[in-house]
Amino acid sequence: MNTSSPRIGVIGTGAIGGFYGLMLARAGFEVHFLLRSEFDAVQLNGLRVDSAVHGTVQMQVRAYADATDMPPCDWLLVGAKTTSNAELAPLIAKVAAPDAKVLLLQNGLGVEDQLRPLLPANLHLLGGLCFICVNREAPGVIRHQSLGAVNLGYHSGPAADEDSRQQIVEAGAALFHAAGIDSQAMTNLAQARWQKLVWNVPYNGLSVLLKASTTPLMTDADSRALIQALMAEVVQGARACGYALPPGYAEHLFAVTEKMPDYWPSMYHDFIQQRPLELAAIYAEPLAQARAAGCELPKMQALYQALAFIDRQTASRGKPAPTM
Ligand SMILES: NC(=O)C1=CN([C@@H]2O[C@H](COP(=O)(O)OP(=O)(O)OC[C@H]3O[C@@H](n4cnc5c(N)ncnc54)[C@H](OP(=O)(O)O)[C@@H]3O)[C@@H](O)[C@H]2O)C=CC1
Ligand SMILES: CC(C)(CO)C(=O)C(=O)O
Repeated sequence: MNTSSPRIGVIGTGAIGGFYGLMLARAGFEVHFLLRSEFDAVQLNGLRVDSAVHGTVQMQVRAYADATDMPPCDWLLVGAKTTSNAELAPLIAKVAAPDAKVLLLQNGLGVEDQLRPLLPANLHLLGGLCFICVNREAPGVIRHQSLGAVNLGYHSGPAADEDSRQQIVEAGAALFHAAGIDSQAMTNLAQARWQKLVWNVPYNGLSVLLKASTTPLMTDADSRALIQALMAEVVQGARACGYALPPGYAEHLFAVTEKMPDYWPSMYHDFIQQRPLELAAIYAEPLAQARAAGCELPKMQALYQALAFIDRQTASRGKPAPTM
């Protein structure tokens, strides 16, 4: 591996992959972007981020429609939705340099556990929790509304001991720092993933179910109460699984959301675009882990069941009607 200037690959160049990849490219890193539906537009016009924090950033980038054309990369940032991980595993393995670090920039729980058996054992697997509001506005154009931090933790791989794991996580955080992005090296990835769920469980699901962005959700007394109750359940689930979240964490996220610009969570964009919802990672897995620890989370379970119905309706619309 090239330690002085690692080569970075972005697998899934959507809102998250496009934003962080472009910021790293702007900082001078060699970044290679794997695209699918937006390849032609990005090949022609490059990537653009319209950011309320960094202004407009536009650059021609190294774009690929086929992973086999990409050079071996030392760091692979996976910016696809968790629902695509299994299909992406062979592509990740192809693009990875020996000893590469694969970083899942995704929400949810259990995503590394699901991908690990599909990756070669020589690859390091890390998780990244992104505290950011970004969405795709047009092909190759990303809107960045606020925040930006990405917190990293080690999941599994050839690192022999805790010190070498932490060194890898700190090297990852240093890449983001060099690109002007706030980033912390976390010692406990599972705990960090539970913490992030305190936001995603209420807002992602309710945005789809109630067809409401954060401002109306934070204005109405009933939706506020529901958000607080769901947040409390996630904290309870985390505790049952052995992760005591910092005191006042849910209240802190609630207060942060009050100050955020009006925001449609990424699950709402998936719903509108008729894409699969990230229900396994954001709802099913935490519910299953909490239940295995003897903890039922009834409001979250009801939200999950309603979303699962919506997700199945969307999937069946994409299929030919059954013959009588
Ligand atoms: N958006 C946000 O503000 C935040 C998102 N997150 C999390 O980050 C993750 C990514 O979300 P987000 O960036 O919003 O998602 P997007 O839908 O914007 O991006 C996903 C990208 O992955 C690409 N992709 C999927 N499958 C493949 C494939 N087989 N080959 C090539 N490209 C592929 C998609 O291509 P195509 O265009 O063809 O579909 C798309 O460009 C999710 O887990 C989300 O929950 C976390 C914090 C904030
Ligand atoms: C909580 C938020 C909006 C920003 O931290 C986010 O990261 C998400 O949409 O998943």
